[in-house]
Amino acid sequence: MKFFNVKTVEETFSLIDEKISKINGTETCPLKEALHRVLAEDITAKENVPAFDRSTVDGYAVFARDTYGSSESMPGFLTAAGEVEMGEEAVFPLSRGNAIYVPTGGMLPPNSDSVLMIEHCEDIGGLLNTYRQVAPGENVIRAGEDIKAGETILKAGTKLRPQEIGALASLGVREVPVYRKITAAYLSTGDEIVPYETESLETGQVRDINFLTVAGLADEWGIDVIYGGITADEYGEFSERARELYERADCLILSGGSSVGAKDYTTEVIQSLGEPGVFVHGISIKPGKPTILAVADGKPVIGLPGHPASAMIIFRLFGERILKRLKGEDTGSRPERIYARITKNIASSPGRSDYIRVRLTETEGEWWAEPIIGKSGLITTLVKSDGIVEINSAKEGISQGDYVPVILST
Ligand SMILES: Nc1nc2c(c(=O)[nH]1)N[C@H]1C(S)=C(S)[C@@H](COP(=O)(O)OP(=O)(O)OC[C@H]3O[C@@H](n4cnc5c(N)ncnc54)[C@H](O)[C@@H]3O)O[C@H]1N2
Ligand code: MOO
Repeated sequence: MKFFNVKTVEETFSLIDEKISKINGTETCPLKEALHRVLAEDITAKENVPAFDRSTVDGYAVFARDTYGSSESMPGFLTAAGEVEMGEEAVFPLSRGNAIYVPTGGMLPPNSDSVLMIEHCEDIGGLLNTYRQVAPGENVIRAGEDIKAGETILKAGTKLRPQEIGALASLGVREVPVYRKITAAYLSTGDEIVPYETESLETGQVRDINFLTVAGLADEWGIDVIYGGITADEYGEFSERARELYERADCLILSGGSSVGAKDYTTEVIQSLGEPGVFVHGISIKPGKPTILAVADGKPVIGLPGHPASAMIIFRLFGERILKRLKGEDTGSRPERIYARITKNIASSPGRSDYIRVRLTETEGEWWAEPIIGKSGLITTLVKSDGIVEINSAKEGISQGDYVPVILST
């Protein structure tokens, strides 16, 4: 009899970390095309950002101690001694008792240590009445306060989000060293599966959902997907198509045929692709127990369970980790999650990790997670949900009102 030798979710993650290493190959990419790419080298700042002391407000550059004691009822007095033009160097140093107008973002005159907002003073014919006191450094960004010259601002393995791209732009970096882009090939299996464009179905046929859900997730992770079509449950055709796709891509994703039925050839096909082959077949998880993970001659192969909700949840949990490692991305952080309170008691078996689809609602400032009950063959259970709640294997379930981690759908 066939059976699964199941691994826990935690064991599966450790096996992925042990077996999957980053692809070879780096390239230089123009900064404006580098979104979601992974840095292949540390980036060290060659200059300070900002390059000069700047005002964060529209106001008057002052010596802070010249404003001490100023208030609405007891204004102080300074001499308005000119202004700094935006984008120009502030050449004239500030003298005691004087104030120089500086626009937001403008350069601070030498000697000045703070800026008094225009709302808090009044220029009456060159005499500046000050209605507030400021502290040294108030309303000022110092040269190098954002980034210091010589500092390593980003480490190899960092995925470039818009904010990292912005920091690199501030330094004038025009191109970045990144790992080359990876390509995954995808193949659906099943005699009943037909292209999603099929207009009218014959009895027993099912449109291919998993290709588009998998390709959609991969796209969000910055990975190109080659669509390999659909193969029948026939070993010869299946293994030939799988090998051809495996050779064209950095990673192969198969959907369906992962279980232990008579026509489930996925394991055999994967084993034929290369050594060492399958390292996980069966995870103590619901949904997605029959998942297959393998490495064939250095390339990862992912065998997703056919049920559409299982395929998506498994790909989100383990596929993302595999592809990120392959991309050279640092996988130290876990998927983005928030805490919410569960609206119902949910039982689960200890030793198995359960992932419950939930819809999030906000009531009186708190997030509540309402389970969307339905079989893993139903794609709309994911359409109705905002995320999945993880009940880890140590738990026997969760009780109404418990705070639970929700992995958000992206
Ligand atoms: N005796 C057992 N049977 C099953 C077990 C088990 O442990 N013992 N596990 C069940 C679980 S859990 C799942 S999940 C499924 C996984 O099955 P397979 O990976 O072998 O997938 P298929 O049998 O090919 O398909 C399952 C189901 O999903 C539909 N499907 C498949 N591919 C697609 C696609 N690309 N788009 C849309 N729908 C798809 C397919 O038509 C089937 O209905 O095994 C259970 N069985
Ligand atoms: O993954 Mo299976 O979906 O638990 O039915």
